[in-house]
Amino acid sequence: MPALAATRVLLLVGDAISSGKSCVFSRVTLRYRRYGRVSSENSKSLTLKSLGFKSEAPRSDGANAVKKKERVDVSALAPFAAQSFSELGLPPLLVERLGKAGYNVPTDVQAAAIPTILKDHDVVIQSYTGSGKTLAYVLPILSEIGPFREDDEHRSKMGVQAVVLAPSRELGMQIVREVENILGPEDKRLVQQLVGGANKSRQEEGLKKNKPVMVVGTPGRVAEISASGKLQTHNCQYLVLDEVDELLAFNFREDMHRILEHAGRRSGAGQSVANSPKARRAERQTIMVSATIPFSVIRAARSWGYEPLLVQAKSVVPIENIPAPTPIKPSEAPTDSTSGGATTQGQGQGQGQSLPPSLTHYYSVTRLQHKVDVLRRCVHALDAKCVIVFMNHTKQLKDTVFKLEARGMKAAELHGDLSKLARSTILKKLRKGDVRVLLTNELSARGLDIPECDLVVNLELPTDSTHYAHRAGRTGRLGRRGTVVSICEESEVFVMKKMQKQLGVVMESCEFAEGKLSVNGD
Ligand SMILES: Nc1ncnc2c1ncn2[C@@H]1O[C@H](COP(=O)(O)OP(=O)(O)OP(=O)(O)O)[C@@H](O)[C@H]1O
Repeated sequence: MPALAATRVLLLVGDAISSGKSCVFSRVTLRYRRYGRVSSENSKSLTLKSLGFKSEAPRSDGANAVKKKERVDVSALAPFAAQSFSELGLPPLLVERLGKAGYNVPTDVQAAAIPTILKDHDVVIQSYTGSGKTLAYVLPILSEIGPFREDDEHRSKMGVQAVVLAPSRELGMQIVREVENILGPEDKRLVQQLVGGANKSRQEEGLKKNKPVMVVGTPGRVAEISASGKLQTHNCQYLVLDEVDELLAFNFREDMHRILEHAGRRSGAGQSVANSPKARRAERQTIMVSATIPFSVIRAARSWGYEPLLVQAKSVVPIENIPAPTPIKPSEAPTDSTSGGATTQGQGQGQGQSLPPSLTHYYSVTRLQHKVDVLRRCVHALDAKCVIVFMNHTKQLKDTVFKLEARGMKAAELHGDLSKLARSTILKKLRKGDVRVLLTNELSARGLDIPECDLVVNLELPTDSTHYAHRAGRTGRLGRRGTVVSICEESEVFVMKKMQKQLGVVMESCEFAEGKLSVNGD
């Protein structure tokens, strides 16, 4: 669904906000005036060279499809081996706050993304699950619009200056918590959550009373409040699409359209071309983020961004140089159940980049009626303390919770039928260890950060390798070890083999007997 649906949305939304040069100059002029860096160069086209990027020597192994002049060495701007946040150009006050919050060394993707965003580029950030992508965009944004600058230039600015969108309430709230943590108790009112399912009037009151500089929400609620006139996004400098491939799916189409149309469309700016979608897009910096970037996102970035860059853990590449995916041979064509495309296809990169290397993958074959029993044996054999089990159907999910509880295992369910409060209470219990096994569906597959999770189980297989990657990524976060076990029927083994190939990871066949995991030989 995501890749195909996203393509459809792009036709509807992307085309309406298509690329062009006339807007580009107003955008460049505006941004560089803001920083006072460029004067006479404003009228020239912005090039990577003019920003200090250098070309890098080509790789002799030919493994990388991107040619010599197309690769970018950002060592001057993005110290990939940065040992501290202060090396990345963040304000000292923010670095101090990060230290207090326990963040001392940037992750690879942060070291690449922070200086690049600070340089005002539109970016697509792609890096594996649990690699710290949230702070990779939150920190450069806060360093511009937050309370961390020593000059007062920006404090006087009114209104929302950053809109962050996430596809689920849980992910939205998680991002808010992360931003609040950085802002600290005195300034946490500067971020406002606008997620669906929560009290709308209270959110509107918060906007009025607290005058936040950043809002984080789900597309439906953000679009709704924006349409009512209670959220002004015209002055917004940053638009972040977290889990962008999901946000471009068909179900978000209308809300996304509205937000993309309005965010950063300064009133009074570019009147002469006011009806041009290009002019409307010109005023904001667009940041797209996901562990899985299908080519439809690359196309969207080209449409909506100005000279956008693809930022990965150790590379920054101009998006215009990323070739379209090569046609897939019929023998390799994905079936309905494995129509993946988990990272940027066409770059010569495997989809393995969407999964952390610290994960171990297994699958265990059994009959349908024995699946719950195998799940129980699997949890015991691996002595897992915090388990997330994915299923596709809510009814079966509820039955499984009942069966596990009946066998003395503390289990709980999390799905869309529950209220926002019930959902957050369950997640709190899981984090505290009051619940050992969480049975859930796709709702929890994206972005959910529960560092304690040491085992992910697919009790029903995901629909494709992209969904596998996000589900699997709930464990093994930020360098921790994690195990992923898929419990499947004999007739589904070919799906496992296909996903294994598409994701570029080893998935071993195993069994659970006498309290132990044993790997089956070939
Ligand atoms: N520099 C850092 N030092 C220590 N911890 C960090 C650092 N950066 C991020 N973290 C922590 O790492 C965890 C994972 O980060 P985050 O949720 O941003 O990952 P992600 O790449 O967005 O994952 P996903 O693709 O699943 O959404 C979080 O608990 C976050 O607080």
